[in-house]
Amino acid sequence: MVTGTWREWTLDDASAWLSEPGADDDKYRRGVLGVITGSPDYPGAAVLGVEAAHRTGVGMVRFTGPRAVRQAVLAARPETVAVPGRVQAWLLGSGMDSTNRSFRLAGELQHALASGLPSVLDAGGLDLVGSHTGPTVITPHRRELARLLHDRDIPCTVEEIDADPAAWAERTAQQLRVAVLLKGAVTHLCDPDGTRITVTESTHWLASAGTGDVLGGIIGALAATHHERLAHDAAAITHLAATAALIHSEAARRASDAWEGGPVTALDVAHAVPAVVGGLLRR
Ligand SMILES: NC(=O)C1=CN([C@@H]2O[C@H](COP(=O)(O)OP(=O)(O)OC[C@H]3O[C@@H](n4cnc5c(N)ncnc54)[C@H](O)[C@@H]3O)[C@@H](O)[C@H]2O)[C@@H](O)CC1
Ligand SMILES: Nc1ncnc2c1ncn2[C@@H]1O[C@H](COP(=O)(O)OP(=O)(O)O)[C@@H](O)[C@H]1O
Repeated sequence: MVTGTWREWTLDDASAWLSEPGADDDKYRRGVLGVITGSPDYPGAAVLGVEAAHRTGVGMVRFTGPRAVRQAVLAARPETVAVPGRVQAWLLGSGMDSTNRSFRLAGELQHALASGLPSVLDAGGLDLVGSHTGPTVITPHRRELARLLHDRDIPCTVEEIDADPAAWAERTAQQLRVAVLLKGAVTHLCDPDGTRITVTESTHWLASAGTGDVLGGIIGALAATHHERLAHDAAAITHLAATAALIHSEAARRASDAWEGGPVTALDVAHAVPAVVGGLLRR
């Protein structure tokens, strides 16, 4: 397959998409991220995404989920609001199993996707692409993308994606009419409008459980804080997702540097996010 030209997202690019809150801001004006993630099997995914969203800077995070997951999220981040209410962007699917979805959860996810608000669809929410109505980015890794395409009658194997991730990301964006962030050592982002961006990850220590859940939280926070822009410029979701991927990569670099280049955990990456955002704002 032949693809167009891809360009590497830079720190200056990312910096241009970030801004500090102003004197007129309050928590609602800055943006509220609604989060439907995690499950009794994977509560950690919800904790990690919520942690990362708070660390990226957002007006409020609303988390409504099963009681046990909610308790874990609130224990880690008591700032989180656990009652339903108005939101300006959604993070959906991390830590969920699409083959084991209750009637109630299916309804909540469909309601979120029908809202016309910006959405990040991850992991166990990927199968819902197509029912989105707002600016949406899907965030599969290679196995998830192969499964998604197979389920849409597009024959594809993990090996084929490994051989040409750029082409498969682009084909997915065109055929599913959605912005795509395909995770890997090089992350590929593209959309049906022809935007093509790479983020070369700073460290291979990122290949560990939960770092993708952290990335979802960072994208969600940027989508929420940019909800006004996204309301009239849906294509901005791709640039915001690229900015999030770069923040995530830089946070992993910082976290590893703190241990002399040693291993990082997903939570370490989330904890390093504020310093990265601060550095980008000072550029
Ligand atoms: N702390 C947490 O709660 C975490 C939750 N996670 C969630 O876990 C769910 C599954 O995500 P995955 O990324 O694992 O999904 P994958 O599609 O990569 O894998 C699905 C299953 O296939 C098996 N598998 C695939 N490749 C394998 C290999 N090379 N060796 C051994 N087993 C292999 C594993 O049993 C795995 O559970 C998602 O909902 C995700 O969000 C993960 O993000 C990891 C952290
Ligand atoms: N070999 C690698 N080198 C660098 N970064 C990687 C590598 N493999 C995966 N990553 C990055 O790590 C993260 C893993 O996300 P994901 O696979 O969703 O993990 P999880 O589901 O456990 O949260 C992504 O940001 C991806 O780009």
